[in-house]
Amino acid sequence: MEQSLYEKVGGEEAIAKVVDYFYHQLVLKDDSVNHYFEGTDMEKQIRHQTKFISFALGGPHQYSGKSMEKAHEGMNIQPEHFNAIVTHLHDALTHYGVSESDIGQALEKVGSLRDDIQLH
Ligand code: HEM
Repeated sequence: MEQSLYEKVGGEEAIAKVVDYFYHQLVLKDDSVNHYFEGTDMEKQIRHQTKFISFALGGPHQYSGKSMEKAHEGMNIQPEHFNAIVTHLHDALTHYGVSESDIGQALEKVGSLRDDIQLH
């Protein structure tokens, strides 16, 4: 059987590192999107995002946070913010040595959630 992306990337432990780097080194340093996270508990955010992305990549379903729609309700997220976040995720995966074709597959899955987040 073919390995899931989740397994290929190295499971939840590896994904937790990617997500930590994604927020601390990329998202929170990007002035075009960091204001969205001013009131956010980042420890909780990283925990939830790790579970969520693990599931999106074919790992076990342990995510029990809010739906994408509810989590981003009323935030007035524009397409350029969504694109910035996806680019940061791409760069975080590159940083940890994930191949460009695996990244392409992962981002396709994450990108398919675009319509669940109300963009303005
Ligand atoms: C790539 C698509 C995205 C995915 C998969 C995603 C996923 C998530 C998840 C799983 C949560 C946690 C919900 C919870 O704690 O129950 C969350 C919360 C949040 N997301 Fe996203 N998100 C995405 C795009 C964005 C974008 C584009 C922005 C804004 C630039 C954003 C801003 C936020 C903020 C500020 C919170 C935290 C809200 C709070 O403080 O409780 N997200 N997101």
